[in-house]
Amino acid sequence: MVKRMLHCKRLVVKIGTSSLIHQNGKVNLQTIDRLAYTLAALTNQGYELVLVTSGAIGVGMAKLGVTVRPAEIAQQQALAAIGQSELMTLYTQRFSDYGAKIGQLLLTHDVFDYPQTRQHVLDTIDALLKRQVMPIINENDSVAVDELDHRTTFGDNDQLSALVAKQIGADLLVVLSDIDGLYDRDPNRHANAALIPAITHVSAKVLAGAGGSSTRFGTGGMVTKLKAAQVMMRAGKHMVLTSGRDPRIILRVVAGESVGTWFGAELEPVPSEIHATN
Ligand SMILES: Nc1ncnc2c1ncn2[C@@H]1O[C@H](COP(=O)(O)OP(=O)(O)O)[C@@H](O)[C@H]1O
Ligand SMILES: N[C@@H](CCC(=O)OP(=O)(O)O)C(=O)O
Repeated sequence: MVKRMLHCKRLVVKIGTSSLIHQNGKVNLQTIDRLAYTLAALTNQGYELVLVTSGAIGVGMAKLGVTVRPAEIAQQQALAAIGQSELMTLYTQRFSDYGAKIGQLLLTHDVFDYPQTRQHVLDTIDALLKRQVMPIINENDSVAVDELDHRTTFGDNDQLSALVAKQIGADLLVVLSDIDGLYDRDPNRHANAALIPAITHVSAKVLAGAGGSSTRFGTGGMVTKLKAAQVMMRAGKHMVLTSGRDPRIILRVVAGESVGTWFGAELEPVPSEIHATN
């Protein structure tokens, strides 16, 4: 089944830690390179892109050779502080290889709770996009932990990406994960799980089939991805959940191909010239 985006101009792409870090704990340079290539190519085609990236803690662990994620919050925050700058260095190198410019925003939840700070962030994102600079966003892990009431944390980048996408009026959120879509039950635990190619409503049955993360690096699992999808669908927008193994798959998503799981109302095909690719 082929679906096509109508007037798809603004896109948010979210990539999870498990797509950025190999099973052996090393940074997946090929994925970062292909992500930079893809987003730079789409920027040149006129799309406005925002990248929400996880990976600060994972890259920090890789940098220090830490193999087990520490339980202590201060240790995780320290790893995030190390990994975030390393991650941005990698992105800066790869994006500049493709002639693309990037800027970093580290956010906490309370930024969106207050109209004034929310407006400042939205104005910053707008100003970056007007200059054809791609905002790269992560949670500000080194300050965002509030152990008492979690008021300042997003908890995960799936929901952060949906919130950002909604606030900036993005037409589409593409979530790149270690799994190629939503299944009727966790495919890492059930061999006969079946991929759901499209979904217009997150039913109780779908929610019941969604589990947590089964990887060493992922945090949200499918539950937070479904919450993100609900945010987009309630705003009348769309989300695609697909594999981050090769981020060039985003080119197929924006070309209207049916990959992964499409969340949102089904759309009529539109003339191909709107989606010209090169
Ligand atoms: N119904 C489901 N369909 C697909 N994946 C599921 C489902 N329920 C749980 N999962 C788990 O969610 C994982 C993806 O989430 P996560 O590990 O947090 O990845 P990421 O780091 O990309 O955010 C999958 O690897 C899978 O084990
Ligand atoms: N902000 C954290 C990642 C949080 C998160 O949601 O991770 P993931 O489930 O891999 O998308 C970091 O950069 O390590």
